[in-house]
Amino acid sequence: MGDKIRNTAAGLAAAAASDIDEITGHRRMRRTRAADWSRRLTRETRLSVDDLIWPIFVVPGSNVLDPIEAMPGVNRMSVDKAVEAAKMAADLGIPALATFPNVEMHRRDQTGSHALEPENLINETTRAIKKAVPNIGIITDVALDPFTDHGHDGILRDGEIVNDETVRAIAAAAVHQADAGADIISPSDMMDGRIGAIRRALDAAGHHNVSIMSYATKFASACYGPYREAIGTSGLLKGDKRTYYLDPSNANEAIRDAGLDVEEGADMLMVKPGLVYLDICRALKDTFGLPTFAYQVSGEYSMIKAGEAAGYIDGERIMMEKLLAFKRAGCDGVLTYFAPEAARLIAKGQG
Ligand SMILES: NCC(=O)CCC(=O)O
Repeated sequence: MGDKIRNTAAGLAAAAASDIDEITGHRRMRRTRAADWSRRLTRETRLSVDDLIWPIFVVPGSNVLDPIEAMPGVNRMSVDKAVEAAKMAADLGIPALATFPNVEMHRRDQTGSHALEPENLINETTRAIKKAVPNIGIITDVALDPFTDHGHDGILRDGEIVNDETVRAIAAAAVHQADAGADIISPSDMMDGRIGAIRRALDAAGHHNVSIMSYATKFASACYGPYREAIGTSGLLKGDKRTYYLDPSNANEAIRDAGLDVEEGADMLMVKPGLVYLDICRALKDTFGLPTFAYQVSGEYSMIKAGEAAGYIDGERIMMEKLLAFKRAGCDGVLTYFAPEAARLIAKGQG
């Protein structure tokens, strides 16, 4: 009787297996997923510390670590603290920092003129970090928004952000940034023709080896709110940036715009924000083949931190999964406020 049941059960199991084999044709996707060793062996995409760029915020003063309320765990730092942060980042193996200044309100004006001062905060930061930590890459943002009293990325005249005058200003600011030691100039303003103008200005000043990472496709996104608190522009901005940032609906236009940057001499491209625009990451990589980066922006950071603080999500796992998604979408690296956290996890083998 027992044998009979066993035979019947074995027979049913064999019949079921052969049914499934008939359906799958013996192709079993789960074989390689079955064990940790084979999952590791067949992994297609990996996140490494070499993929991380850490954006940091600098303020005037010394010994300042000023928490940014909307970005838990992120501080505005005075230059001395930024130097300490750069040392820590270098020790973690992070290849590069991207620096963003929050200057005093009395230095902001209609044209962002303080951006053109050789001794301004962003250039002071570059000089100090390059002196103390020469082997970390410095990427400087060359938009005017931290320096304008209206929070726009360009010069405002009669209600319009004027393109060509802005381009001339940021090309001049880029030369000062390169003079201070910036390795990569990263224009985030989305004015037309800025990449070519910056390239010509850098070359004329002898900075042939300074690269340009274009914020090639920067979308008019709702994800920048916490950043505006971080650099002190949220209370200043009148209107919005839709006359110069890309419309979130437009992928073809984004690719055409990035193509102009490539023609004008961009060395690297960036997509911003990141996660909502993974299709653009893939398209830029496949179309141009340049080193391509995603900026996981402040809102993307803060949403993970808020979800974690509320107990709704596992923040660490989501952070790593999202960073990996940029790599899978074709990016060579990610600008992320999580860089130190992610680097520590990767070092522990949890990446
Ligand atoms: N030009 C740099 C940014 O606009 C960053 C935006 C963000 O992190 O939200």
